[in-house]
Amino acid sequence: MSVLTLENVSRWYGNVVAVNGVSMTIGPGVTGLLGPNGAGKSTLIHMMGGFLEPSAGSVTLDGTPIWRNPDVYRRLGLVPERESAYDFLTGRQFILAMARLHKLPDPDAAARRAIDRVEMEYAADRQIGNYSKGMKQRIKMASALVHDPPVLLLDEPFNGMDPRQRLQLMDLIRKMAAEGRTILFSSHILEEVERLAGQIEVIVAGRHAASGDFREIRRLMTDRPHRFLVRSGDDRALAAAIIADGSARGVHLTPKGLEIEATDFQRFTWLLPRLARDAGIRLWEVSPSDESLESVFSYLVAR
Ligand SMILES: Nc1ncnc2c1ncn2[C@@H]1O[C@H](COP(=O)(O)OP(=O)(O)OP(=O)(O)O)[C@@H](O)[C@H]1O
Repeated sequence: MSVLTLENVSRWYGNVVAVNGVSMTIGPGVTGLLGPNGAGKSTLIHMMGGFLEPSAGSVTLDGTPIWRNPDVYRRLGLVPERESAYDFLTGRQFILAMARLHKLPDPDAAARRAIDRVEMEYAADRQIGNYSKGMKQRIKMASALVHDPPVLLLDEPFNGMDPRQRLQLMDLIRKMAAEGRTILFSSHILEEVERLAGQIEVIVAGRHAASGDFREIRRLMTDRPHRFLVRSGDDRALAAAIIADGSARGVHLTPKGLEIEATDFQRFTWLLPRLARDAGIRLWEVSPSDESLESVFSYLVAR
């Protein structure tokens, strides 16, 4: 069993603090590292992959520090976010080169196995530069798998993929997890993480903001106060009805419409049309005014 442990890990670049006092444990199965752009996901993944030294704290695999430890590198595979710089090589040449770098006893057989694993045999002799986004992602995956590591780290693996490629990759990741691997992937899309990850770690502005299964994370994200902008046939009367009902924390009449802060998202969206109907008021528009992922995340960090 392979367990990654981060204890109070920080990483700064000059005076930019990219990761700030993060502690987490990542065990077998699929874990999703969720956070907005710039949250520090790549920095964390690079520290777990042994590519970057933590400025403070410790990152270990089964108790052994990862940084500058080639024995541990053999047990890790990392798929970086950026595209491969080896566009001039064929897929097979690239994977073979990786197998040789790892000094595997039979590089040809290992390369064949890895290419087979990601179902790229049919295109293995074409140049990487001519691959589609999904194919590039799969060949990168093969390069991380060539030494059959028990731990796989994937940085934004679904970026730029079409829905079919996304499903294929999800399938592959699930299969590899079912074999007992410890897999961590980063994403800024909650739905993606929900579909694949048993465990979710949320990172915002370099800090560990939340941890749990998708139900817990979804609940944290929907149980916060929600702001809506509502326009109706009679905003003033609707405001009075909402205040009388007591289902909102704040109601403000503005030139754009009613700004409402609801404490219970589900109850409010159920209740609002009924309140309007009972008061004989026509609803024109109900739009969430703080639904961006950034605001959801900032709510999580502020807790
Ligand atoms: N080499 C570097 N030098 C200086 N600052 C850096 C460097 N790498 C990352 N940063 C900064 O550290 C912070 C975290 O970056 P990081 O790439 O880890 O985030 P991320 O969550 O992976 O975001 P993205 O998905 O956009 O890559 C950002 O503010 C970024 O600008």
